[in-house]
Amino acid sequence: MFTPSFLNGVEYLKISVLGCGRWAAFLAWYTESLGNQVMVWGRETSKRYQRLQDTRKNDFLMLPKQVSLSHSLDETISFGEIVIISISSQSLRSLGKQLHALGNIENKTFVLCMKGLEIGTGERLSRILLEELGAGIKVAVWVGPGHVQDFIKGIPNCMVIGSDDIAVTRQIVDEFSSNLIRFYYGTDLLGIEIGAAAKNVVGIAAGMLDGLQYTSLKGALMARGTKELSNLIEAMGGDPMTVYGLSHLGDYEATLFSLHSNNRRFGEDFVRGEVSDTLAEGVYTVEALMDLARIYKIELPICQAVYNIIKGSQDIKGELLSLFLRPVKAE
Ligand SMILES: NC(=O)C1=CN([C@@H]2O[C@H](COP(=O)(O)OP(=O)(O)OC[C@H]3O[C@@H](n4cnc5c(N)ncnc54)[C@H](OP(=O)(O)O)[C@@H]3O)[C@@H](O)[C@H]2O)C=CC1
Ligand SMILES: O=C(CO)COP(=O)(O)O
Repeated sequence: MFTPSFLNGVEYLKISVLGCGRWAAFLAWYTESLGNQVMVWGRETSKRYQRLQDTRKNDFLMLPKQVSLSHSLDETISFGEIVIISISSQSLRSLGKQLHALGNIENKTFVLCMKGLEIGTGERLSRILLEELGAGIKVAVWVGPGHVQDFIKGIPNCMVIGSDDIAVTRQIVDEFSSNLIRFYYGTDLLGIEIGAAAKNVVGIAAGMLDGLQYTSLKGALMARGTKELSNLIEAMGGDPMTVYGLSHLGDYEATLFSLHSNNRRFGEDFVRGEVSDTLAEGVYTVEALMDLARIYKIELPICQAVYNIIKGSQDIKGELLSLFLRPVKAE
């Protein structure tokens, strides 16, 4: 396995990783390989946690023995000065409530490594954490393209860190930059979070095109997907150009084309009548995007088509093709 090396030479840190799935385990592996002390939390009943504890392995990597594992949230939250969270997005609010009840969250920096929006509110993940933990906490998001399968082979990528506080953004970028991951400073947190979540919905659409053998329409999907999300971000008060950066367009290869993408695979399996059993965040995000479309009175045709199909439209091909055969209009 490749060993990344640290770029900046700042002091080593204690890091808590909340979550023990595909991405959380990678984040533990990665941050430990930069020389930090890392503790991973998983629920005691979690099969993923039990496997890591028994074998230190998952389907993708082996955790070094220096990474400690705990099923005590209290112990893990007390451990780190930086708290990385990577769980399924719809569960963030309940985890936030647990953390608030435990206390001991002052002076910590929270880094959300997840891509989603809350069903029912359309709320962004950083705002959910602030709502649950209090406005005084420091919170950043770490998103952009990257699959564990590529990283552990030493294939580098570029990612983005965003926060409402540039000092926090800079701190995280400095701590985690390496020859494996080059980070960019994100300045539009709203645009980054909406874009990162919504790329999974476009990924599902891409998988559906693959499943129908309409892969050549992915170019049009990319052009129209970015435009539709750019309109939404602008309506919400963000920068319409942010979707063209790493959080959204920059993640299209990893999601619309990569065989490693859970969201792309979900779409492909869905149109073939098969069920994929891995977490495809876009399935939930698309519902939240429908909430945002209503609130901001904006059309999201691609997201709407994915929503209709997942909710049982009988005309899958018609829903998708109608996106690209709409009346002629200026691009
Ligand atoms: N490039 C990037 O930035 C990438 C980002 N991601 C993002 O990371 C996030 C996690 O994805 P991934 O690791 O693939 O998903 P997995 O399904 O592999 O892991 C999800 C984890 O969430 C945990 N979880 C679910 N509900 C709760 C809860 N109520 N309380 C505590 N833990 C909970 C699960 O715990 P349990 O084991 O107990 O079920 C599991 O460990 C997603 O938002 C995804 O979009 C993923 C890959 C790459
Ligand atoms: O975010 C990711 C790649 O950047 C992971 O995408 P999937 O969840 O679709 O596998």
